Amino acid sequence: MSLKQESRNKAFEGSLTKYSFESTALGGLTAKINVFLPPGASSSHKVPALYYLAGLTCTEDTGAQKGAFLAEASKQGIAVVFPDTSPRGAGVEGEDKDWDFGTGAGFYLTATSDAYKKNYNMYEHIVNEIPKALEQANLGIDKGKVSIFGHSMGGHGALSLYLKNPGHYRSASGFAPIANPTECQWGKKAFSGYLATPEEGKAYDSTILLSSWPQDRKLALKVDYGSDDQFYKDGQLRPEAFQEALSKAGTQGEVEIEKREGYDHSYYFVSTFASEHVAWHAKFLKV
Ligand SMILES: N[C@@H](CCC(=O)N[C@@H](CS)C(=O)NCC(=O)O)C(=O)O
Repeated sequence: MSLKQESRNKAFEGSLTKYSFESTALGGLTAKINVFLPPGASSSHKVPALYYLAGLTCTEDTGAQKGAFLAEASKQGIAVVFPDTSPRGAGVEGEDKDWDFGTGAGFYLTATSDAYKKNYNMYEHIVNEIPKALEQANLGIDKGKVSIFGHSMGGHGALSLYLKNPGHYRSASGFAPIANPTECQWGKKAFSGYLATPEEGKAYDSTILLSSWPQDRKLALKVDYGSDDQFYKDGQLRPEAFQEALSKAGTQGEVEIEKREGYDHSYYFVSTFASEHVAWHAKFLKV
């Protein structure tokens, strides 16, 4: 599994490089990732990494181009890894029919339904495969210092991957995350298509996962959402359910959930709070 460099751009005194590689997790399809390295990162000076998971209809380019994360990442000396949002070209019938399912909508899970299980394994791709590929390439990323954040479907990915793997990620944050997917239309559609039984979706629902977080481990979670976000108003995000589950779980740690007045679901919202999120993660990544 070797990385092939597709392009490289200097940015904020560091570099943004697009790589492709043959992904075993995605059934042998070609996967693409963007990797931002801050100035000075090298095999003899390894830096922490923040994974950014994008939302429905997005690619590995969306966060890199529109997220406004790179200036703060450069300042903090943190790498940012931008994976894609689904496998591309699996050839499953119906995967390109809707914008909220199939291509561009992998939901960061391990598919178990017959049609999707060969390729739709974004969970394995993000949690294990990409870190391994980056380690093999010896780019200067410290595999022991990793955090994760994301937007919308990617916010669901960030929170659920963090909660499913206590100790693996140091912190997780979401911009308008789909925080309770078993109870919203996007999540129900994804889980009924990708999973053999929709019941299995509970294992990817951050609101449900909170109750199994070990009591002796501190949480590091941050969530922002906009009061004028149409998808929030439509009940797709459900941050209140997440907040209620947090209070019930009673788990200690650093948790910030904020409703941002007047903001919508777009990258104007994401980029407004981008630096704040990167700086927040830096506190956990740089100790
Ligand atoms: N295409 C959808 C909207 C999808 C959407 O808003 N996707 C969000 C993530 S859930 C996004 O980030 N889109 C890309 C962008 O804004 O650049 C629609 O027609 O309503």
